Order: sequence, then C-alpha cells, then structure tokens
Amino acid sequence: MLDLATIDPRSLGKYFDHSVLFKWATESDIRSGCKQAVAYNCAAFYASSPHWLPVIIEEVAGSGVHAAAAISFPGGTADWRTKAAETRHAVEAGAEELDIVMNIGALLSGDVRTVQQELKAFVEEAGSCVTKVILEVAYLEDDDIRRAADAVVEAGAVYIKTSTGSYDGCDLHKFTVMRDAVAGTGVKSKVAGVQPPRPQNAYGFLLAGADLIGTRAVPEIIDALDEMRRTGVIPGARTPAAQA
Ligand SMILES: O=C[C@H](O)COP(=O)(O)O
Repeated sequence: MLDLATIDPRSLGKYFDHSVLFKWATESDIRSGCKQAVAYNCAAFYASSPHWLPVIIEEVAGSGVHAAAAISFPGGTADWRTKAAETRHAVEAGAEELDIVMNIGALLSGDVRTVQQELKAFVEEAGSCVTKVILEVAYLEDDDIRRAADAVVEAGAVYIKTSTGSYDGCDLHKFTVMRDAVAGTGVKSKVAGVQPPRPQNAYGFLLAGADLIGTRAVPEIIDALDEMRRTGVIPGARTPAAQA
C-alpha cells in the first residue's frame, strides 16, 4: 500500500498507468502522453488499441515505462476470437501490458462461459505480458462483480480493473466488492474511471488497497501527491485544532 511518508518520490509513478484513450487522439497526442509517462516514471503507457504500439515503443524505449494497449476497448463486445486475434497482434507488435474489456453483456445474460472463454484465450495469447481485465463496475451489481472476479481468477490474469473511463465511473463501494472478491487469490487490483480524476480520489483508492491507478490525469495527480509527500499535508484533512 502507498505510504507517502516513506516512499521514494521516483517510485510514486509506479502506482500509475498513464493513458491517452480518447477516440480522436493523434500521433502527436500519443507521443505527448508517452513523454509524460516517462517524465513521471509511470508503470505503463496505454493507447486505446494496439495501433499505436510502434509509436509508444519508440517513445518509452529505455525508460522503464512499459508499452501497453487496450483490447476491445472500450465496449468489450467483440467475439472472443476477435479479441484473441487483437491480443496476438498486440504481442507481435511488442506490447508489454494489455488491458482487455470483459463482455459484461454476456455476463449479465448469464453466459459466464463466453466470459471464461474470452479471458482464457486472452491470457494464453498474451504470453508474458502483464494481463488486466476491465469489468466496467458501474453497470454491475455486487454479485455480478463477484462472478466476473471469479472468471478473472480462473483465467489467471494478473490484474482485475474497475472501469474503462469511457462510461460511468467507479465508486469506493464497487471497488471494495471487487477487491474483496479477489482477496487471497494473488490477483491485483487496478482502479480507473474515478470521477473526477483528482489526487484526493486517487490517494483514497490507493489507501483502500488499489495496487494501481489508471488515469489520463497523471501530471495533475502525481504533482499533488508529491506535494503532499514533501509537505506532509493531506488536502482536505482537518487538523485536530480545526476539528475542535
Ligand atoms: O485506465 C483507464 C484510463 O486511464 C482512464 O481512466 P480515467 O478515466 O480515470 O482517466
């Protein structure tokens, strides 16, 4: 868990995956995002598909930031074979980390088998990539989140992730249901789509046990957390004197 009091500031970025996922992103937008990810020493940089991987790989080369892509983003409704083929292409293009969007329409229809099939194929095709599965928790009841988590654990993915950031977001309750559903399994949790993407919110989810935050707002969030680290001041926290 993140401890701002003791963390080496260069390690702060490793709690964050940076991304440029908007539909109209140009090569220039992707390159700028990569440069930010490198400057903030993020864990990975994501674009919305494998298309941008050659550009990302060029930009992050030698930095320790992993080149990453989203699969079937943002809808996740593609057939499992299409998802597997996209994953294979991403691996061939040099991806180091991959986030796939789960077919929650199938899950909510009771078709867990399709979800299991697509996740198994994803993990197999991903090989040595770090694998992450996005649920889109805003559209799932607690029991749906638990069923989705079971499929993620069964598939052997490395991370389970709350949201794409393209639809409704994630709240602390949904995150804790997801976190608890994978507790003790070794599957790690990634939070994204928190609205608004503010430092206090990112910090709150990290304190609640998130292993990683995915966000488009890396500079704003990491700058604020670093300020908190340097000053020992938590924004919004009241001092004992102020509470009296
Ligand atoms: O991983 C997801 C994306 O980084 C989007 O997250 P965001 O909506 O919180 O910026």
